Amino acid sequence: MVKAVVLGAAGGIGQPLSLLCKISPLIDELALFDVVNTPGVAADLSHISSVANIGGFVAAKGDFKGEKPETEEAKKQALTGADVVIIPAGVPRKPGMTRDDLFKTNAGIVKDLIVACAKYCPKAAICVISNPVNSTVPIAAEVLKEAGVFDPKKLFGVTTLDVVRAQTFVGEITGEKDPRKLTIPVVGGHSGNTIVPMFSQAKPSVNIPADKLDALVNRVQFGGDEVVKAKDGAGSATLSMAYAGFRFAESLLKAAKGEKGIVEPTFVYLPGVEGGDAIAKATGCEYFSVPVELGPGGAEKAINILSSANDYEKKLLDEAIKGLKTNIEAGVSFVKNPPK
Ligand SMILES: NC(=O)C1=CN([C@@H]2O[C@H](COP(=O)(O)OP(=O)(O)OC[C@H]3O[C@@H](n4cnc5c(N)ncnc54)[C@H](O)[C@@H]3O)[C@@H](O)[C@H]2O)C=CC1
Ligand SMILES: O=C([O-])CC(=O)C(=O)O
Repeated sequence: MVKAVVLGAAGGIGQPLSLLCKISPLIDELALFDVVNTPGVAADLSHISSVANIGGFVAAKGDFKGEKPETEEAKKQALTGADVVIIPAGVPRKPGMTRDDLFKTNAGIVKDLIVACAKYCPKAAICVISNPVNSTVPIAAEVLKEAGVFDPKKLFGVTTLDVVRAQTFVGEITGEKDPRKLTIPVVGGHSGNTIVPMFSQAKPSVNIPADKLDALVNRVQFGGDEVVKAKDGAGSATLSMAYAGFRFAESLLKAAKGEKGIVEPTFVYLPGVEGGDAIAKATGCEYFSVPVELGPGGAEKAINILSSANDYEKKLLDEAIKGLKTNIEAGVSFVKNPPK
């Protein structure tokens, strides 16, 4: 029996992500939680003739702080018994905003939801999609540490959309008809120049013409802005993110079932993952997205490809590290020294 939970399930990402979970043969039970509209989303999905049973759990409308008893009960019902929790709860960007501008609202939302995860499903794998990922993952880790249930092998910042974009955009340049065949590691964090695509480590190797490299790197780093601009006030990437979030969750579930050789870049707490210490020392960052070998216990091994960076990528990494340190510190201190 595998139970998956989507927190923020009625949103732009949450709905298509829940659809993908509902039709996945890897998921037997699916719980949807949001502060609005989950009964409708759940009723709709429940008519699909697939394996997963479905339950919708809604908190009282407008109760964003989770203070009402019925909110707590809904979280409890949704999360109890969860194997994997996927979190796209929180506000998205509008044109002109950075992901860091979302911190003010989303930091508290993620903190509250992780408090509930610590209470009701302390052993679940937790996948954080809510932005700014560079800060919300440290927030989640600190909350889990405070609750005494932090397992760094089970906490993941979802950076898969950066990998998906890198595959797609490289495919457009090289003419690869099935970009999924390209393995392109994207490391660092998940915003602007903290995102570092490492084309030198692509498998099979790819040949990016020198005059196209800067623009390609920039497009991977700022792909999110492209969507925010095109949606013109109606939010940010939702459908491609649902695809990417499901792809990551599916990799976790396959690895949990014993499938070998599954590697996905993801933003993890390095000191808690085998092989991570060396990367933390080299970067000075405790959190970093690197290719991680997944297994039954979650993140089995962090793979250090940073030492293979070429000179161009080393410069990108230096920039990324500067931004990441500030973002990580903001997340840690949000929990350690909560705003009054
Ligand atoms: N990691 C990544 O690569 C990406 C992350 N994102 C982020 O994902 C988040 C969600 O984006 P969208 O789905 O487009 O936003 P949305 O506004 O369409 O949906 C968010 C959902 O979260 C719910 N929500 C708010 N507070 C909640 C709480 N305390 N508990 C449960 N649910 C709550 C809302 O009711 C809403 O249904 C944003 O922060 C966005 O920046 C978006 C794209 C890519
Ligand atoms: O750009 C945004 O705000 C949403 C996001 O994280 C992405 O699309 O990569």
